[in-house]
Amino acid sequence: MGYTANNWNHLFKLDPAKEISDEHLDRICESGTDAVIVGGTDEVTLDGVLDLLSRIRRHTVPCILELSSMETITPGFDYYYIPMVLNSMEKKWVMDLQHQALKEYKALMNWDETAVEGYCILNQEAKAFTKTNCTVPDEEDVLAYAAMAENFFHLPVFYMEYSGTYGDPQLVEKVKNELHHTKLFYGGGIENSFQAGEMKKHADTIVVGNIIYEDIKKALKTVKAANETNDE
Ligand SMILES: CC(C)=CCC/C(C)=C/CC/C(C)=C/CC/C(C)=C/CC/C(C)=C/CC/C(C)=C/CC/C(C)=C/COP(=O)(O)OP(=O)(O)O
Ligand SMILES: O=P(O)(O)OC[C@@H](O)CO
Ligand SMILES: [Mg+2]
Repeated sequence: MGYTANNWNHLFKLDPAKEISDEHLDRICESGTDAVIVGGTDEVTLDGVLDLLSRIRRHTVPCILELSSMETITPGFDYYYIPMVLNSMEKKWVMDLQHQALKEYKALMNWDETAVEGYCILNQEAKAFTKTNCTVPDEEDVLAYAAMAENFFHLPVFYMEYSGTYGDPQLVEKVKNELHHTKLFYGGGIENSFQAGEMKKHADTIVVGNIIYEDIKKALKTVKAANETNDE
């Protein structure tokens, strides 16, 4: 596994389709977060991605591009995250787009800076759930997807994605107990220190997105909470 940055507690995810002021961006980059992800589901353009990249590059924080389309593949990031949506009903979102992209970019890729994420999308209201034609997984399904991510595909990351809503900490704990090598990412609806700590108790890494655009002060507090909470 070439994925070197695997001891991260906290990540911020910035959406290139949303506006953020320089002041807020600076505070995110200097917050003590382990890295900043650039990624989103809808209306993500190359211009939007490059704008964020150049602004984040004024800081030393590592910068990751999470790919959601062929159009936004671009050099210059420290790491690349490539989603596979395990609970999609269409093979396109599990491996066909990735296969297509590899035909074009394989020769340019550095696997040491690339991590494939096995996504399980649990919020049926999330844009990514609809876009990738997911089914709602029950507990048994989620645990089986986690086992599949680790033992079939040997993925570096299993991502419990509740984008836009706060998830179920007990399920996160159960999934964590299923994983021994694959890192568990939790993302969705984290809005305060308590929630950051509650999810970080079980997940290896928490990802904080939307609250950045709603309440920057609350967003910034999640960093300390994530770093003060030890895995159980
Ligand atoms: C020199 C050079 C060009 C270097 C780069 C080489 C490189 C790294 C090449 C990449 C090769 C490769 C295999 C690329 C894959 C490309 C691809 C199209 C993959 C498909 C990914 C996929 C399945 C996307 C589906 C949607 C999804 C899961 C998105 C993840 C992000 C997400 C869920 C964001 C949350 O959404 P948000 O918009 O915030 O939601 P809300 O608005 O509701 O909050
Ligand atoms: O935007 P929120 O709901 O914080 O979710 C974070 C991240 O998991 C989105 O991909
Ligand atoms: Mg979002």
